[in-house]
Amino acid sequence: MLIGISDLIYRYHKNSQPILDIPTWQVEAGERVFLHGPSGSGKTTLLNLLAGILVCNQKHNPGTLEVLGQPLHRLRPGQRDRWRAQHIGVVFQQFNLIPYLNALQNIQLGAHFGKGKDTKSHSHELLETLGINASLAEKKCSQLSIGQQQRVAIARSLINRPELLIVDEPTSALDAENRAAFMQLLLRQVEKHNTTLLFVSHDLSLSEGMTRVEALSDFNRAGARQ
Ligand SMILES: Nc1ncnc2c1ncn2[C@@H]1O[C@H](COP(=O)(O)OP(=O)(O)OP(=O)(O)O)[C@@H](O)[C@H]1O
Repeated sequence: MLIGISDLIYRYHKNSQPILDIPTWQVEAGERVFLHGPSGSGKTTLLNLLAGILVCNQKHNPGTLEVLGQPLHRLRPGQRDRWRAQHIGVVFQQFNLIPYLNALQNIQLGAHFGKGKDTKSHSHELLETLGINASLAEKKCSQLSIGQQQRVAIARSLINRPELLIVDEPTSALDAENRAAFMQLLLRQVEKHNTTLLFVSHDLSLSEGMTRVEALSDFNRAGARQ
């Protein structure tokens, strides 16, 4: 099992209503899961917990959340950041690229925190596969188009060959044609490396090619109360 959740309750403040109340949820290795739900239903919160960006304080937010068998709350913050860099790739809604660094430098920065294996040739290869040629790779990211920045963000998320790739709706700024091209590139990469994918969006038209399509409210009891 790649992701295992049981009896997870998450609230941002100790006296507030839970955003997530998940009795059980699992993802097996190799699945490509498309998770949808309305704005504000807790999708990003769940992704941040799975990436160890948010953690469950066991006193107020009990339950178990394991990725690759590792309960993330048991790691100290620095250990968690290293663990994430080695096992999980994340593409954020806003990409989070460093604007004054070029594509290659952004990717190398991601590689620095990871497993550190033959990253230079792998960076070039990934960028090439994702349609970023050598001259584009040397431009500052702030000078790239949104579609190009998105491809750099995918390359960065894959540089450490993560077992799990988490993608948080990064297509909203794109037109339909570019959205479809982005999805094709993404799926080709995860299939090639047999990466488990968790893709979150409200746009169900992006779910083609996924192995499981699920609404957060199907397994989140807090969603039923909202
Ligand atoms: N840091 C925070 N502190 C307190 N409440 C928060 C925080 N971040 C999010 N929330 C609240 O948690 C709920 C779920 O937010 P979340 O961002 O997880 O939803 P979402 O489904 O990803 O929405 P969207 O599709 O609009 O991105 C919302 O009601 C939001 O206001």
